Amino acid sequence: MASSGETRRGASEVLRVEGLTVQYGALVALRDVSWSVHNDEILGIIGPNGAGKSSCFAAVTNAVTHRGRTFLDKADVSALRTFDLAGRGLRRTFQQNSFFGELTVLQNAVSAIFRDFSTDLATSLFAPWREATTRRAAELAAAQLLDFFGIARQYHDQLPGDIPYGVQRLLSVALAYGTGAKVLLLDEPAAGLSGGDMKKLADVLIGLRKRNLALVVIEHHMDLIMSIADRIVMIDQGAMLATGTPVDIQRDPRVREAYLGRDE
Ligand SMILES: Nc1ncnc2c1ncn2[C@@H]1O[C@H](COP(=O)(O)OP(=O)(O)OP(=O)(O)O)[C@@H](O)[C@H]1O
Repeated sequence: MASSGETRRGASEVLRVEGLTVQYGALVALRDVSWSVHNDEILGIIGPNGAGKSSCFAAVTNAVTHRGRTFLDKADVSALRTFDLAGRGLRRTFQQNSFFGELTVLQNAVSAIFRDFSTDLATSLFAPWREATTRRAAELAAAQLLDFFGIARQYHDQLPGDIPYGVQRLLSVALAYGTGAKVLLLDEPAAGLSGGDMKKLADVLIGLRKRNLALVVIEHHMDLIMSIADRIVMIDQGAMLATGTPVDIQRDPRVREAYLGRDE
């Protein structure tokens, strides 16, 4: 793990966004926001409700009309579709859990793996014998994926709606990760979690960072984000208000003011 502010050997910039601006009709939800994230790094994005954090992810993944540019591994990917960005390893989760409710946890993980190897799947449709082999390999890989995310075997054959909420949150991150990602954008992964579940999530995110991933995490749980993030970007009313290490951010009077309300 790279500690805050430390110069990290071998780290390279994976994702950079420049001047992201999102407008919904007359409302400017995000204004000229720029940041970057390296591999082996967790960047936290914080800000009050309605600050523009989710709009920032929507712009990065080209899921909303916006201005500004996105660079993935130094290549300008601003014009790529969301699906193609995911194919290049830029993936996101949403505030709400998203899985196939009628498939088991393991089947959901298999789907994520097939999604990532969609070309192989298309080929396999024309060769049933190969399909069986591919499916067995995918089931094995899916079980390993779930293991890595700490999702116990007892849950693999259950429907996602029947497993504990904390495990559902981990499943959402696991499915976004699939066969691997370069950058994961996580929108409030700890929403609704507390205590032990939050600790498990923190351990998973730290484990992903150790796998050389770049993580960008929107989070309202300050204890969590301040303890795992290497750097923080604070957004308020659509604009970047402050950026720095968790220690810098916690000391910044503008951040306190934005959260606690402005004194009249
Ligand atoms: N599709 C949309 N159409 C119109 N306005 C929107 C849309 N999505 C978001 N907004 C508005 O844009 C602003 C920023 O919203 P956004 O969801 O990006 O904020 P946020 O920081 O993620 O908030 P929260 O922490 O509550 O999730 C808010 O005023 C919101 O009401």
